[in-house]
Order: sequence, then C-alpha cells, then structure tokens
Amino acid sequence: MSLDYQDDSLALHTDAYQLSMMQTYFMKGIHNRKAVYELFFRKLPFANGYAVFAGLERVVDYVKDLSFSASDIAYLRETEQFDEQFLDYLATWRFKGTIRAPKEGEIVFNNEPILQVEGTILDAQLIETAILNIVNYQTLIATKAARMRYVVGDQTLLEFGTRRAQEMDAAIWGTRAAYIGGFDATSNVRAGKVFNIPISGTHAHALVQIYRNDYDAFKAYAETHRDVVFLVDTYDTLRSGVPAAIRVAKEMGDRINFIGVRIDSGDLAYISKGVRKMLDSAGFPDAKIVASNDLDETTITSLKMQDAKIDTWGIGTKLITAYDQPALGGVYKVVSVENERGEMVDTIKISSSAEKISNPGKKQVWRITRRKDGKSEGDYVAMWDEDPRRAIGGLLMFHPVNTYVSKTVTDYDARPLLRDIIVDGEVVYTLPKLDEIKKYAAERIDALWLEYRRNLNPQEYPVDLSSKAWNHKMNLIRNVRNYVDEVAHEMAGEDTEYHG
Ligand SMILES: Nc1ncnc2c1ncn2[C@@H]1O[C@H](COP(=O)(O)OP(=O)(O)OP(=O)(O)O)[C@@H](O)[C@H]1O
Ligand SMILES: O=P(O)(O)OC[C@H]1O[C@H](OP(=O)(O)OP(=O)(O)O)[C@H](O)[C@@H]1O
Ligand SMILES: O=C(O)c1cccnc1
Repeated sequence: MSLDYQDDSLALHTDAYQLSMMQTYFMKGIHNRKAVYELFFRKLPFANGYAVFAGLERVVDYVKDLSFSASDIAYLRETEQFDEQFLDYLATWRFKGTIRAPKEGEIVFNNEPILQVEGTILDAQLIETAILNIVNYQTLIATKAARMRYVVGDQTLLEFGTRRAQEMDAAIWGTRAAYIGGFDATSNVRAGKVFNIPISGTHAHALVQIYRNDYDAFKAYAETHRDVVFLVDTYDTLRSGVPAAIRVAKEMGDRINFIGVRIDSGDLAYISKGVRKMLDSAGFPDAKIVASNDLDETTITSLKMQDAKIDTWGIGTKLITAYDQPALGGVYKVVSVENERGEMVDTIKISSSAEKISNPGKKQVWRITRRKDGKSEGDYVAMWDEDPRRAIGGLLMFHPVNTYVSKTVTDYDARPLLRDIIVDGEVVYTLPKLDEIKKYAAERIDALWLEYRRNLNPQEYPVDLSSKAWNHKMNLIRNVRNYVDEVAHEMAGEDTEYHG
C-alpha cells in the first residue's frame, strides 16, 4: 500500500459508482443539467431527542479546493473503466455548485434536510460520499457527547478516546465533534494544536510500573510537573495508591498544584467514596477525583445515583466509537432535476413504508419558536419559495405521517436553518471559531424543552411539512403510481395478468 503520492487529493475519496454515473452523464451530454440534492437522516441516533450538527468546517475544506490530481487521473486511466474524454474533463474539473447548511452546532432532527447541494448533476454526485462520511460521523459523535454532557451537568468531561478510535482521522475529528457536543478538553495533543482544544491528562499505569511503587512514581512525577493528578489504582487504590498520593502532596506542599487523583478500575462508586474520605481527612478537600474505565452516559447516571464522589469524567471508547450506535444513517437524495427543456422537475423516491418516501423538491427548514421565550415549537419543512413568517392567522403544523396530529401556532418566530455556505463554487460563509460553535450548540440545546432533552425516551420533536410540501408530495406519489400502472400494463400485454 502506498500513500506517498506527492499530489494525493481527496477527489477519489468517493464511491466508484459516483464516477460511473458521472461518466454516463458526461458521455450522454447531460452532465451540466442542474439538480438539488438534500442530506437527511431518518432516525435520531441513540434514540436521542435531537442531534448536534457537526462537520461543516471539514465539508467546506474538502470542497473548496477539490480537484483531480495528475496521479488521480493516471490511476483512473489504469482501471480501464473510464473514457479518455471523460478523464480530460475531470482533469480540469472544479466544484461550481452551491452548498447550504445550518451553522455547525445547530440542533437538527430526523427527516429534515441538514445540508443541501445545488449544482450540476455531475458536481453533486461526486461529493456525496465524502459529505456523508464527514457529516454522519461528526454529527454522531457530537450528539453522543451532548448526551454525556446532559448527565454530568457542569462537571468536567475529558475526551480520552484516541487509542480506541477507528483510526487517526476518526480520533482527531471525533475529538473536535466531542468538544462541540460538550466536552471540556482532550488528551489528543494534535487536536489541541490544530483545533485549539484545551489539552488535559493524568498519567498511565506504566509510570507506576516503571518505578515499581506508587510513592516513587508520584514523587518523580511531582518533581517534574506543576499540575499533578496521580493515578492511584495500579496496585491497591485505598491501601497503597491514595496513601502515596497524600504523602507526596504533603511533602511537596506549594511546590505543586495537587489537582487530585484518578481511579480507573473496580467499583467506582464504592472506591470514590473511600478516596474522598481519605483526601478530606488528610486536609485536601479541594482535591478532585477523576474517574475513567469504559464510562458512558448510562454508567455515569448510575454512578451519580450511587452518590459516587467523582468530579471529573475521563471518557474514551464509548464516546469516540459511538459504541451503542456506531453509525448515523444520513442519506443524500436528489429532490429536483432539470429536464431537457431547462425546467426543474421535482423527484420522489417511493417506498412501501411511509417514513421512507422522500420529500420531493427544494426545501428550507424553518425553526419555529415561541416569541415570548424562544422555546421550541417544532421545525417546519417548507418548499423553497414559501415563507412561514408571512402566515396569516397562525401557522398550521401537522405531523407528516400522522396528519391528524396538528396545531396552529401564533406569536412565533421562524428562522431558516439552511444558509448559503458555498455559492457557485465560492465560499461565502465565514466559518466561526470552534469555541463559538461549541457555545452555540449549548445555547441551542438549552432552548429545547426538557422533554426533548432527556436521554431516555424523549418526546418526539415535531418536524412538520408545510401544506404545500405535503400536497406536492401526494401529487408526485400519484404521478409515480400512474407511471408504474402504465408500465405494468404495457409489460403485461393483452393476455397476461399480474396477480401481485
Ligand atoms: N459502582 C458502579 N456502578 C456501575 N458501574 C460501575 C461501577 N463501578 C464501575 N463500573 C463500570 O463497570 C464496568 C466494568 O468494571 P469491572 O469491575 O468489570 O472492570 P475493572 O474494574 O476495569 O476490572 P479490572 O480490574 O480488570 O480493570 C466499567 O464500565 C465501569 O465503568
Ligand atoms: O476506558 P475508556 O473510556 O476507553 O478511556 C480510556 C482508557 O484508556 C486508558 O486505559 P489503557 O488501559 O489503555 O491505559 P492505561 O490504563 O495504562 O493508562 C485509561 O486508563 C482509560 O481506562
Ligand atoms: O490522561 C489520561 O489520564 C488518559 C489519556 C488517555 C487515555 N486514558 C487516560
């Protein structure tokens, strides 16, 4: 395997079928037809009540200078699957389309577009795979992190996942997503450098094993650092680890900042209580107890119920791998395509399950909030040319599948979520700083009713279709039915019948 191409690019970070389809569009001369594609997911991850949208910065970074390098084209040629004229076209290709998305850190829901690509069918098709790759992962991890933030309140959350992540890229971008979702710091030093995320950490069991006893290890560490957290569970937490930590802290006095101790095994509730008592009676009531060991929002909740004396949570595996749901099922679907007469024609994908039938046409998502306190009323998915701010006599919102579930809201604000990020290939959006994104996510989560925020069995947040969007969908379903009937009739001929 060789990754040492000087001119390696991300243009081939796509599925082969995208390039195959692109070649068809190109060879048939329809590649410049316009289309609109929308990215959405059908189910919220972890059965959470919301998701935290993340990944936009990398999407922009990926798209803005995307091009096929000489070695990319040479490789495609070697596969003998592509036409020379098509390869010539790709050699000078640049993304010239438009991308719209919510601000990173925005709270988003199932069955609403969370990213929209408008451009030629060729441009939109090429970038599908990478965009899904980025947004699915980062949104998943940011949401998992938000669930952990929910259970710890304002305690400290440290991200320790790099060693368990699905490779290096996942570690670094997962760390960024975790920070957006509510983590305070990371152990990944490169993430500190490239994203300016605070770095933090303690030490490993190796230090104690190398010195062969707790006291010598802690002493050596204390003599070489100002801020210290001692890992006290290598041999026996209560009988050797904590006594050694206390002894060193007393001996070093003001020469160190004794932040506290970390425990990484055993019954964390029982042990943390014992550790707390020992630290308090030794005169260190402010020393913190850090806990780690396969923690997630469920074990943390349980530990809190047991009144565990834990102040800081170090979390790796279950965060960075999104252990209980390792993928967000975001999809990217074409909703409108230009026909041979230059008109945009909306398109639908039919399924036997109502939830899986796509919503045709270019749409906007409007966040509807109560004017008096900014609290959430629901999201309103409308056709692009609609403006719910101008609804007379209140806004009718109804469930897109169970249409009898409806309400009319008055005295509301409506805020469009999809904003221009890249227009005709040019970045028109100033990417916010990471800390601003993180703060924004926390504020948006705060604006949700508690019923949508709880981790277990949250209420379903209303994501409603406008009447226009709903009628449009019904018309297209009817058209598809007629089309299928016609085809079936033709195929059946005069005397064959299909009894399905
Ligand atoms: N009081 C507790 N209540 C609920 N879960 C706990 C409690 N204490 C620890 N856990 C969790 O139990 C899981 C496993 O702990 P277990 O005791 O089997 O492993 P361990 O202590 O790491 O063992 P080892 O000594 O081999 O490292 C971890 O996910 C840990 O976070
Ligand atoms: O448990 P996680 O949530 O995945 O958090 C990361 C884990 O990584 C470290 O263990 P590891 O055994 O790799 O090394 P160490 O104990 O020697 O530091 C650390 O002690 C945590 O237990
Ligand atoms: O700093 C720590 O304590 C740490 C870092 C990575 C993994 N586990 C623990």
